[in-house]
Amino acid sequence: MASMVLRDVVVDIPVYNASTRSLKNNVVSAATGGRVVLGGGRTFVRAVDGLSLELGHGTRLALVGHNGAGKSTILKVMAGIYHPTAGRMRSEGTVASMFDIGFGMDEDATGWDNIALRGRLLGFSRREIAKRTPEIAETSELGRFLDMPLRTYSTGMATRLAFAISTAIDPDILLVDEGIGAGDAAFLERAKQRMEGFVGRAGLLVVASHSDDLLLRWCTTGAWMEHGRLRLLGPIREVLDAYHGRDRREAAE
Ligand SMILES: Nc1ncnc2c1ncn2[C@@H]1O[C@H](COP(=O)(O)OP(=O)(O)OP(=O)(O)O)[C@@H](O)[C@H]1O
Repeated sequence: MASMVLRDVVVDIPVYNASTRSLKNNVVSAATGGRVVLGGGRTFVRAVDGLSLELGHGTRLALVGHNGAGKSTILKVMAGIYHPTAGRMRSEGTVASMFDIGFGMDEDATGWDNIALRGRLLGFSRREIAKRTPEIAETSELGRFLDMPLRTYSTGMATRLAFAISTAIDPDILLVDEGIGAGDAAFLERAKQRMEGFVGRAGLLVVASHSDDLLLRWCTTGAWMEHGRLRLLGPIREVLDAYHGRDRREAAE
């Protein structure tokens, strides 16, 4: 069973070469981004500010909010890539993230070798990799290019391979950041179908996106983030309405 608990999570990201003078002028006025904090001769962005969430099996959560609201940072905490500066994150179940799909791939290795390499990183046994390799190869549609080193692939080709490998597992917890950019139109259509199945099988899903269509299709609950803080948690439709209602009010002011 998948579950995830965040308690008072704070993520501060230090900034080493910011102009302190201009930052001081921007601290209060910025409409986007996390809160810029100046203190003790240090400058940092408080990307997540005291977030608590309890997500049980079956949760399909959408993270919504303005640019820099903290959505991607939260996903990185959930994936274990970032450690909270304060607070705690605990999760149960295997986690797969769809925002670092090219991570762990080797430019000098062939497509086949990269399937094995990335498969190992995703936690597959050698036997599982061997079982899934034909399906991964077929999804990638790379044909003879799988015999060639990754450095000879175009960006879209490398993304196809990474996508085919990443969606070959069935994780308990799936974390998705929007815009996986899988390449040309025909592949995108097939990628969409494969992604739907992948999303449907996950026990717990968290998606960060600016696309209402996507969020309404995949998610049931919404979390509206603002300057790193949770502003509203509730049914997805209500959260999107409240979020856009605020946008409209701000535009009218
Ligand atoms: N590597 C970094 N160095 C400094 N600040 C960072 C870094 N990564 C994120 N931030 C800051 O953390 C805050 C939250 O960023 P994050 O990427 O989580 O926002 P987001 O909600 O995903 O935004 P978007 O919708 O634009 O993708 C922003 O103010 C951003 O400037």
